[in-house]
Amino acid sequence: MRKLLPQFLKPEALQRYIGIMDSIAQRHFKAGWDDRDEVTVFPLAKRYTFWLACRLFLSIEDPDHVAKFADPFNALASGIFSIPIDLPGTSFNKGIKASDEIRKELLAIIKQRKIDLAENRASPTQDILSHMLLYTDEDGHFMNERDIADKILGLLIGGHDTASVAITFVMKYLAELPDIYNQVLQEQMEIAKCKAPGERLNWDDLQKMRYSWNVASEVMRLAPPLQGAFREALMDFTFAGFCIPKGWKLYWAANSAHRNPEYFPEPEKFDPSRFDGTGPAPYTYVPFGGGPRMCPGKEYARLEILVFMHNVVKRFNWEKTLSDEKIIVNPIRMPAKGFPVRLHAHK
Ligand code: HEM
Repeated sequence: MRKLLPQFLKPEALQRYIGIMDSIAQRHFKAGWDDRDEVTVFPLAKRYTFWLACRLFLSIEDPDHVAKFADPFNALASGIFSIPIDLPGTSFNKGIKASDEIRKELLAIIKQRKIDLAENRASPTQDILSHMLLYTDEDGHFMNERDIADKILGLLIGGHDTASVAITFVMKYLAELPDIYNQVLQEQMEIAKCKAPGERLNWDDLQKMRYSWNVASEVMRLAPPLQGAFREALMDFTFAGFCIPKGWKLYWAANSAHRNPEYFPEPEKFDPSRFDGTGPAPYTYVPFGGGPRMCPGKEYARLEILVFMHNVVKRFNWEKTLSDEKIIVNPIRMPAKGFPVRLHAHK
């Protein structure tokens, strides 16, 4: 998984998907945002990232087919973060059943795609599934169907709540910081003005979204979607005067790393310019982790967040409807009520 995934998710492989992301974003806004006065951001952001994943990983576009995945998928996501008691009715048990259901569906899709590729009804570059099916290792071996199903499942899980939470917090900070919102709007409108009617975003447009990405990066510094992860000590070592024996499990925490005043002066201040130039020192900024197990979906997430930001600021500004909505961590950090906002469409 570690060796293979970056191949499918590296910038060169993802470039051709930007136009598709933009057209799905437009459909998403038409269906869930346009003509509404109020929306709740988190469930809508989840729907957007899930539509994208279904299309870009598997070429599933039919809303009924997407819904067929979405329900068991939510059960699976809850099952992953639950007490592991496998008895009927527990979240864990429902999660296992849901993963069996999704895997069965994925295997059916994989079999059909193999036939479609052989009969030239599917394209080798249409999505990540086609890439995986045609990939051979250095000995010329193809990946087996079960492996591919598990990899796609891993991608769907890895990208499910994380990017939706990042989008939700981007909207929250933009609602609270009108100056920052205005600068994002200006950058995005300059890109929008250069497009012909109906023309989709492309790779060059995304490269121009420097300020917007600095803003999203600063949002993920202050509100990292994942709090951290575990590592195992491979040898005895000493850290800050503590002896850590080989084999111990350690937890690295993004939240405290991101608030270290040595690397982030005035850590509570929202300052996107921290990401200008080469940005923070290595391993001080870790929303996507670091080292060999770093998130393979980082570039994919960057694209989907920027395409979302472009589409939302181009259409609206917004204000919070709850002034004191609590932030919960369970285990992903998110606004307790999903961040309801009042929308104001641009004239
Ligand atoms: C803002 C969005 C995202 C954030 C903040 C995020 C964050 C992370 C973090 C912190 C890890 C653990 C890294 C480590 O242990 O060093 C991780 C792992 C992972 N992420 Fe992401 N992720 C995001 C989006 C995505 C997306 C969109 C995908 C799929 C396309 C994805 C797929 C994965 C996978 C498969 C792993 C496991 C890698 C492994 O265990 O080796 N992530 N992510």
